[in-house]
Amino acid sequence: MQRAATGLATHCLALAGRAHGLRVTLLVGAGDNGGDALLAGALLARRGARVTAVLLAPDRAHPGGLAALRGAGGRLADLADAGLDRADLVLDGIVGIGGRGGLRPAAAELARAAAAGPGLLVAVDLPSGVDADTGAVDGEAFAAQHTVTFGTRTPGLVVGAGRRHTGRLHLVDIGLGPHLAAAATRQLTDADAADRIEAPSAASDKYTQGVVGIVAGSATYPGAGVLCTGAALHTRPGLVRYAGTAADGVRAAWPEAIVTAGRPGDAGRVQSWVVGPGVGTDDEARSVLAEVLDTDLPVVVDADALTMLADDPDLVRARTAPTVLTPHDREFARIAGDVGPDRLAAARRAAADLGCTVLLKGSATVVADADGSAFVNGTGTPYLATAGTGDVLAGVLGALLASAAVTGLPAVEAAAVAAHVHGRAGELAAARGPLLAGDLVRLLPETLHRLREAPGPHGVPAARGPAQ
Ligand SMILES: NC(=O)C1=CN([C@@H]2O[C@H](COP(=O)(O)OP(=O)(O)OC[C@H]3O[C@@H](n4cnc5c(N)ncnc54)[C@H](OP(=O)(O)O)[C@@H]3O)[C@@H](O)[C@H]2O)[C@@H](O)CC1
Ligand SMILES: Nc1ncnc2c1ncn2[C@@H]1O[C@H](COP(=O)(O)OP(=O)(O)O)[C@@H](O)[C@H]1O
Ligand SMILES: [K+]
Repeated sequence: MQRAATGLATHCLALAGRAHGLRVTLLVGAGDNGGDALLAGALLARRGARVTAVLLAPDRAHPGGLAALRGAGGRLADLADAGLDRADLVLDGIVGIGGRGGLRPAAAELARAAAAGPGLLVAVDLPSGVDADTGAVDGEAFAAQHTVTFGTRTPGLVVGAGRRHTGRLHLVDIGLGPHLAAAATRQLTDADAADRIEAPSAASDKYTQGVVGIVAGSATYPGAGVLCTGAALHTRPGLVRYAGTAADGVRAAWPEAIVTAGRPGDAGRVQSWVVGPGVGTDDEARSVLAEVLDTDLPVVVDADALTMLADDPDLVRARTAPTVLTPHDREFARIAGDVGPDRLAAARRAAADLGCTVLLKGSATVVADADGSAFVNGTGTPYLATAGTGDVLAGVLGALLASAAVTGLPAVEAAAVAAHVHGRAGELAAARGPLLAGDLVRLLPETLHRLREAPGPHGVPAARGPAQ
């Protein structure tokens, strides 16, 4: 705890810019989260801050933390005299990962008063009121501008409403080890993603890295075909085939692709299919979807294909090859009912029901497999909320699934890697302002290069160029 408190105090000092004369209010619950706040408050008081602690459960406040604060000259105050209207800094130690259910009334009132006051709002470990496992907020929660968290990123900090209450996230290493990696829900690092993207070797040819087939776009929406095919090409499997009614546009944009205006069966052999972006939902589109799902190959089902699937979900239940569904919230609602506040549970539920991998898109994308294993994506930018970026994601994922058919990477991991890469491409594209979906396509090779250069667990790049 001392390590956590020291890290917390150090971050507070950096955020506030000074300690001397700083007016700090600690909101303290009865658990260790309150203890962390008290210990950090004591450290700030020793540096000259004027620290006031408000105890929600005075009889049960962390004894060591209380003694430390008193010893450092901090004072206690009633709820009514919390000083939130004049604090420079508010530390939320009401409740951390031990919280259950919505904030209780007294705690909710403090959270509200803190938000109305002038102080910088810093949550200890997790904004109080946010469910650590799911990010769901039942009622009110502390609206942190910064969250200093210990050891690892709990899913609740990066997904659902929790993400909006977390503000900027600061990680303090307290030597817990990667406990997310051991839990059922994981988050990939750059090195994890790079490890899962096979580079071509001296023995490779264009067929041995996985060939992806794209069924996307139409006369009405040719752009979806162009973006999806471009994304697959730039993720660099050996070969990309295209079959569909946007053939002319795709051919003109990407001479590297092998294009047919016919049906999927006319395209030639592939190791994975992407079906859906911009294909429409007419009878022809339905029959093409059925043809693709009838293969024994991995399939990404996106966009219009999801809408059509809603009418006949047994089409995917019957499959034995990997199927990855990539809905946003409205598409999800069509196939599996409302997402609700617990996005991970919703994705897991749909995955188990349909026997698929579900990649639920959003500001924090989650990926769940039928067996309950899940990933929370940690990359991306709100600038990705622009038309066509989903088509790009589908193309990246199709390419990764085609190579997964060769390398044996599980579909759920391919989906998590695709979301990670897509988010990093978005961050790169948005570095200089708003992005267009086409920017992502162009920046995919640079994104992949950067991932491969990212430090791995031992400080060396995760992957060093093509294997020899
Ligand atoms: N784990 C580790 O390795 C490390 C953990 N560390 C720290 O410990 C924290 C976890 O501590 P914890 O387990 O003591 O639980 P915690 O979050 O303080 O909650 C318990 C208190 O909350 C209350 N409460 C519950 N629900 C509530 C609600 N809805 N609304 C209002 N109150 C509610 C509950 O009340 P009760 O139900 O008992 O009346 C009880 O008072 C963790 O987040 C991190 O800061 C670090 O120091 C480093 C290593
Ligand atoms: N606010 C946001 N922050 C981060 N990423 C977002 C946000 N909104 C959308 N995205 C991402 O942008 C993409 C949008 O996909 P989608 O809705 O299918 O768009 P389209 O159908 O126009 O291609 C998804 O990858 C999604 O996760
Ligand atoms: K907290």
